[in-house]
Amino acid sequence: CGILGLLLHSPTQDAAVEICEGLSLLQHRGQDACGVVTCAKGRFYQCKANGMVRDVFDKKAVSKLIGSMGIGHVRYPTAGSSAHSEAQPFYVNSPYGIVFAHNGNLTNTQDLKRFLDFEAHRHINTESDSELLLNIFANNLQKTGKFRINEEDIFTAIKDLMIECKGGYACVAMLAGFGIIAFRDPCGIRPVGMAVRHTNDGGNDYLFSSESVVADAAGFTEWDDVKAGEAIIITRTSVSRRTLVPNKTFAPDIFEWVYFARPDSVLDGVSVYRSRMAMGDLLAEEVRRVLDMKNIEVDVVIPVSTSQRWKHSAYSNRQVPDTSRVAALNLAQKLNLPYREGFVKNRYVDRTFIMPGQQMRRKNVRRKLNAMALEFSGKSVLIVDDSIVRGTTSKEIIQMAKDVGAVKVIFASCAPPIRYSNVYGIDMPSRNELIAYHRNPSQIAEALGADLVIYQTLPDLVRSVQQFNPKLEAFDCSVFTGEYVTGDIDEKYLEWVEASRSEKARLSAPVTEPSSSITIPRP
Ligand SMILES: O=S(=O)(O)CCN1CCN(CCS(=O)(=O)O)CC1
Repeated sequence: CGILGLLLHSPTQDAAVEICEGLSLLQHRGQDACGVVTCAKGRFYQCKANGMVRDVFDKKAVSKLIGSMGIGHVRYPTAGSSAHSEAQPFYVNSPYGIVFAHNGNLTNTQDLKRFLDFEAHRHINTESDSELLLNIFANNLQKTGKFRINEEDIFTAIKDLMIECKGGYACVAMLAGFGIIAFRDPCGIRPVGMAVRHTNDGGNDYLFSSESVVADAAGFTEWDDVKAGEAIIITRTSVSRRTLVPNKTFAPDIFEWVYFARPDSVLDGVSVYRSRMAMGDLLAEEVRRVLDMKNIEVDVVIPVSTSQRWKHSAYSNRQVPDTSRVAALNLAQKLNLPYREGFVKNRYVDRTFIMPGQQMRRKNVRRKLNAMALEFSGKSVLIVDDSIVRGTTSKEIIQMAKDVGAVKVIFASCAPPIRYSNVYGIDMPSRNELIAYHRNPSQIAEALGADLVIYQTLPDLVRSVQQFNPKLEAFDCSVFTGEYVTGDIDEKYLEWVEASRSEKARLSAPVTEPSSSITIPRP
């Protein structure tokens, strides 16, 4: 998911148009639903629905969203269902009127639900963990019992939330008539940052966003990441920020750089684009090592860009420089091999990877991509993609290459083998649907129909990001290692994740999470 917050200096200016423009630049982070809430004179104005930003927010819808501050969200289906009720931002009237948008996933939702029900008597109406987060925040704010609150009360409420809520979360919130707030989980797993725009009457507009690209496009500067465990409160008259819980391990999710974020964004001081070039450089060394060892020749390097995540984003009118292209070009240059765009993307076909069921996904790949015999026939080709997850798309792509005459197909992945569930907000299938689960690279090659599969090593993947900001000491690499940085994930929880994510479950009602032994620590 993508989150956004905007507070304009001039109270007479409306923020909605810029919030919608910003959301369209975050469209790649969620195409399932989107929503905006603005605030004018203490009242909220809301519009949210399933669909793409450009479809939900037509002129009429935007014109009703008055007010000079607001928040926005684009949603991407994780554990919850994709019904209307899941669209964000969420709203609670008490205390003070709060709206809230969240990117990430909580890993102790069962405990939180029970706490909110039995102790806080707050009814939760959806399966979304974002609604839980909001109600924990509201419940903590309620404890002040004050008629009007200040920054201190908000910091205290968020600090307690960070102790009670486990998992990955980047959030923006807005308090009616007060201001906007952003905060990031104690491990900093999901991204969010802020930027400022100096107005010509000497004031400042402020922006919160999942990615810096929104700031660049809207003329904001001084982009600065919200730190792990930090909260930032912006009102019309003040900006206050504070790290609320001791920095456990700052471990941003490395998948943001592998393919989730936009190449033109900078996350935690690292250009996504530069890191993908480095992934290509480092993967080239691994490819060279393996090809020499197996005495295999390669004639040409060909990238794959299978996803249509970019179709409705600002890139749609030109080729998206997505991971596989950026990395493949560097890899080809490093190996002194020709780089060819042998797969042509049909821009006007629905998104494959969100299609329900494998069959649709399989068939759909061929409608989306076409392999030009010119570049494959009679050749030993090295195909590069950002990662291999289920293997369904990759298998079809390899078959297409063979159908147009490739004599040898080597498949290279910019990411290591994915063997574990992602529990922090990037939607991965359950473990047994991951092609690398219980398989070694040669078994994976066989399953994909490739002559050889070459993976980026984990140290090289980490290096491709860390080299640009040595202050980043750790990343969430749980999908590769099974080590979950929040330290509270056990086998029981992973089984629940599988149950709620397996193909059949995805198409039916959500599954309730097992109650874990953890009880909410009384703050
Ligand atoms: O950045 S983009 O969104 O354009 C590409 C996203 N990327 C494409 C490749 N798939 C794995 C396909 S498969 O190996 O599971 O078949 C992971 C996601």
